[in-house]
Amino acid sequence: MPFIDVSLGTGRTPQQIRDLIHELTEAAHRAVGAPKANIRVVIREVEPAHWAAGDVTIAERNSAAAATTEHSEQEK
Ligand SMILES: O=C(O)/C=C/C=C(\O)C(=O)O
Repeated sequence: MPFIDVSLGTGRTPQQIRDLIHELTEAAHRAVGAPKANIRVVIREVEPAHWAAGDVTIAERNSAAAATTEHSEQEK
């Protein structure tokens, strides 16, 4: 019984989450031939402030990227 557990940052639409579940189910079915009814998918949405890499949260990384983009736009 394939069990697919995905964590991703919040902010996706319900349709994007639904599409992700569908695509993951299809991919597992194609790749390993498991019956679709046996393929479990769990999507966990994590607040960007609650997820970090190298002591930098996703929220901080996103803010820094936005500031860089804003700065670049102002220089044009
Ligand atoms: O870099 C990470 O560890 C996680 C990144 C998560 C995203 O980019 C996302 O949910 O879009």
